[in-house]
Amino acid sequence: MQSDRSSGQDTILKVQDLGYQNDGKVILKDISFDLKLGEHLAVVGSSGSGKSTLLRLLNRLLEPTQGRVVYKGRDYKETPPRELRRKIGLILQQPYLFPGTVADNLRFGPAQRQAEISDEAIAELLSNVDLPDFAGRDVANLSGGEAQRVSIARTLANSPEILLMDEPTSALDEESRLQVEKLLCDIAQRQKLTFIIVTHDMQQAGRLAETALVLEGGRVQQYGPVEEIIHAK
Ligand SMILES: Nc1ncnc2c1ncn2[C@@H]1O[C@H](COP(=O)(O)OP(=O)(O)OP(=O)(O)O)[C@@H](O)[C@H]1O
Repeated sequence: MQSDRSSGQDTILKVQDLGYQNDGKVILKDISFDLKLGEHLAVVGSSGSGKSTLLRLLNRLLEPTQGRVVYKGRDYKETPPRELRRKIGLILQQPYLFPGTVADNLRFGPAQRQAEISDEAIAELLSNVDLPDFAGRDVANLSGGEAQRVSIARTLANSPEILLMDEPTSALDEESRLQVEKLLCDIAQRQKLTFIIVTHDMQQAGRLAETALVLEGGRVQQYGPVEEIIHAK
């Protein structure tokens, strides 16, 4: 995906020497990178290298044991966790939807903060994920690709400033995977969304991101323009 890294965009997220230990085991150590507004960063690395842990630290589902994260110029701990998780939304590999209709799922996030979302806004969110006329559908009857697109729409209903995605297409078949990828590209360009995507697939990283961070054993092994990292592999 094209981006404009040379135009002096603002840094939205600054990750400084971030680390996480659990029960004396070092899971992540000395992770540092800057995320610019509108940037798309892929986090790649072998299984167990710490990719999911990094995403969980970035929206405070886990608390770092080392370093800090600066979100829009302030330590992210100054933002209440629920608000932070709205602004830094997380999409998981397996979409988790609440029982009910697609519209019920989209209304849930805004309702948590006493905000209402209109039928027109729901229709627009669904059209953004290529699911027009799905508002009244029971989520129990959705395909995996449709469910993942609803979960993307649900996250976008919270108007996040950064989207964190943990292998969002790895549970999908090839056709749905490409559909969701295309959708992410379209939304990112249309809404100038900043995102971090964890993926096992270096080719997918090349299609979706401009920068890549390679984790190995909980440490940064490489960090730079995605094409340089693909060629080095
Ligand atoms: N809360 C925890 N307590 C102890 N160990 C953990 C915890 N969370 C993760 N781990 C371990 O930390 C390491 C990194 O896990 P993580 O899930 O972040 O890796 P990953 O790169 O996302 O892996 P995968 O690609 O298989 O999803 C693994 O060895 C995992 O077993």
